[in-house]
Amino acid sequence: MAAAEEELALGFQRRFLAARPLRSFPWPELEQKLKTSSDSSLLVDILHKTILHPLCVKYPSSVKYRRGFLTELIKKHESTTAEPLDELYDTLADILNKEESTHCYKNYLLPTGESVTLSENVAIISRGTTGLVTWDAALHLAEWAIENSTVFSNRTVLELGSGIGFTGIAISKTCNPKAYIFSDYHHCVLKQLTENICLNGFVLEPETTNHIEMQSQGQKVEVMNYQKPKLTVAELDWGSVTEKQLMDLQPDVIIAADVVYDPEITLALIGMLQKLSTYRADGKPPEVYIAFTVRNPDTYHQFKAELDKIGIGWQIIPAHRNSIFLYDLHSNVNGHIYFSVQGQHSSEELFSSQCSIKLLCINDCASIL
Ligand SMILES: C[S@@+](CC[C@H](N)C(=O)[O-])C[C@H]1O[C@@H](n2cnc3c(N)ncnc32)[C@H](O)[C@@H]1O
Repeated sequence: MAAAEEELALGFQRRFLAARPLRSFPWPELEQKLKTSSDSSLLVDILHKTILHPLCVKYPSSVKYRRGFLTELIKKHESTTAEPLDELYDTLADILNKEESTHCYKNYLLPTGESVTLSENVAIISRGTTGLVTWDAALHLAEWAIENSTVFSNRTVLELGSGIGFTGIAISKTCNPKAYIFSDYHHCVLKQLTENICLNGFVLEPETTNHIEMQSQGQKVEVMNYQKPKLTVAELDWGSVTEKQLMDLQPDVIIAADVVYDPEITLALIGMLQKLSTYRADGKPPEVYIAFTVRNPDTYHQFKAELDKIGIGWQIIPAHRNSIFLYDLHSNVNGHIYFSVQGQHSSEELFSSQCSIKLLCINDCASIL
């Protein structure tokens, strides 16, 4: 197969395994190639790199997604003069026999050749939480982390509002952190998060960890401590975090994705960042990186205003390439933003060290600022 066709098939593979929206696939390029080719080898190759790929066979995307993709592929085939391709119809028949489920898998390919496999909910909001799916900001943040891995290398990273774990698992597999603390406050999310961490080869071995800590307001479960990075899952509610929990954390770097979407939540998050800076044993504030999608400019402006009010500065960090996880830059109202907060307060004891805040804009955020 020609290199261009191989590249096109790999483009389908990367998007399909991660269940990216079907409209984001390079369909026009495929149509073009099919017009000029006399056989169906490209379509067969795409079928084997997607629905019949061993990762998808073991960890399948939703029935609806596979059916939609295959229907589109068959349409493309039928628009050519090539002989009918039994394998396409057999695969469709097989999928039509499958039952829909509330859960599906997504397989995100990493540049290292590894993958992150997640069990996700098919609905974007379920069980009263937004935390059971992976949001585009999580993909943004992971991609930025992979391109800036020195920020995480050999450091203790705390993730706030981890959801089901994509960013942290990707960072743990690619950026060599010393320790990674996933956290969230929703019980269903914490359960799914723990399962996903284990699904990705991080083994839950309570008997070897001798560190399962229960607290009245929070629960911290050590997932593994026999290999690097040391991964933990912490139950952490920004609104009711205890002094003891904060003292235990001591992160060098704090990250969060898609946690700025509701003014009330935002205030709790800022309070948490303030406290985390205060509780550093060495007095040095942690670096903070937050990725988010600006859905409502008012929420975004309010977030910055609240930061300004308490003396946490902020700064935009330039956009990075979007070539690994291929998130959709145009699916949301205004785009995606990353920013980094290194907190301090100019006069109070809260933040006695240097203040420097950075915002990382992925999309056209100049218009929002
Ligand atoms: C939109 S989801 C983002 C999940 C994940 N970071 C991602 O981008 O895919 C927001 C997450 O923040 C968590 N969250 C919201 N409020 C929280 C709070 N007060 N304390 C801890 N976590 C919170 C939710 O449980 C949810 O998992």
